[in-house]
Amino acid sequence: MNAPLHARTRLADGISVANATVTYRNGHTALRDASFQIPTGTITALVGVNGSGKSTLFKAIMGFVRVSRGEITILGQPVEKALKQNLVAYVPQSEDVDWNFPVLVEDVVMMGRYGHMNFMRIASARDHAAVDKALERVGMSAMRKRQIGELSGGQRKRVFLARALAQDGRVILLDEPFTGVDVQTEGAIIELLRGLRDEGRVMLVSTHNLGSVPEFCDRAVLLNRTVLAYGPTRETFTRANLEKTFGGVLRHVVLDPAAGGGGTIDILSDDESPLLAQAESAEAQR
Ligand SMILES: Nc1ncnc2c1ncn2[C@@H]1O[C@H](COP(=O)(O)OP(=O)(O)OP(=O)(O)O)[C@@H](O)[C@H]1O
Repeated sequence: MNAPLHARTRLADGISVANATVTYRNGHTALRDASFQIPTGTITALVGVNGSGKSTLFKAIMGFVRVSRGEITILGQPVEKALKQNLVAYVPQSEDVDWNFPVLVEDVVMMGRYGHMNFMRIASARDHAAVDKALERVGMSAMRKRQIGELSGGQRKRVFLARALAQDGRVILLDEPFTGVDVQTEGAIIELLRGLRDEGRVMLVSTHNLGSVPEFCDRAVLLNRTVLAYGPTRETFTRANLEKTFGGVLRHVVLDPAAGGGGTIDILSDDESPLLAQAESAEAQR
């Protein structure tokens, strides 16, 4: 029988990436010498411009692409071993899913159990129970018999989150989970991630919603073909680091203090949810 989750993860590291380099077959090096560590029981944001290597990093952690140099370990184990043990669950970007594929919500969630089944893929009572629980946790039980193509953007995200929950992954990678979802769904997803953090899991979340990062991410990894900064969000998510990461792509708006009457508010924006930098500058002045 498996040990409780917290007992199994407590001693091992979360995700450790050491000098990882990924070069695609066409010779393009998407990641060079990338290094960072994430402990268990944390939510880490992965931010960077389009093409900075976020998806490549996810693929490397999932073993879909090999690192040509360096090393990645998951809960203290090499990627291949971690994958065999179903330690890593992945919530894909919506664009990476064929929504016309005729499959029911509950069948997508059951896919999370495949790694726990034998080669015949016959679901046990335990598999069914895990699917029921996962659907309930994301509030999608009532829609379990619906085709995935019939769902809204937010509902689709919930279904893939449920798949990750059914898998019971200790490490959960989320590729832009807030794109195309309303504020209420974003809040529900954040609440769910907080619950998973409290269970001792590790979450790495790629996002362009800079504004929500300080709200729910303990840590951040700033990427631009290598790791430019990583660590606690408070120390990492500074204007200087963000400007280095996003360069000209980052829009920097300073609201007129006279108009609001409440002092300067800086808005750093990578287009979606902007980061209000007022608190940071006030703190820096102390
Ligand atoms: N299979 C591939 N073969 C060759 N080059 C690739 C491949 N996949 C990605 N790349 C290139 O590697 C770089 C990083 O791509 P990646 O998809 O990791 O970026 P990203 O940060 O996830 O971008 P986005 O925010 O747009 O999702 C890009 O220049 C991309 O064109």
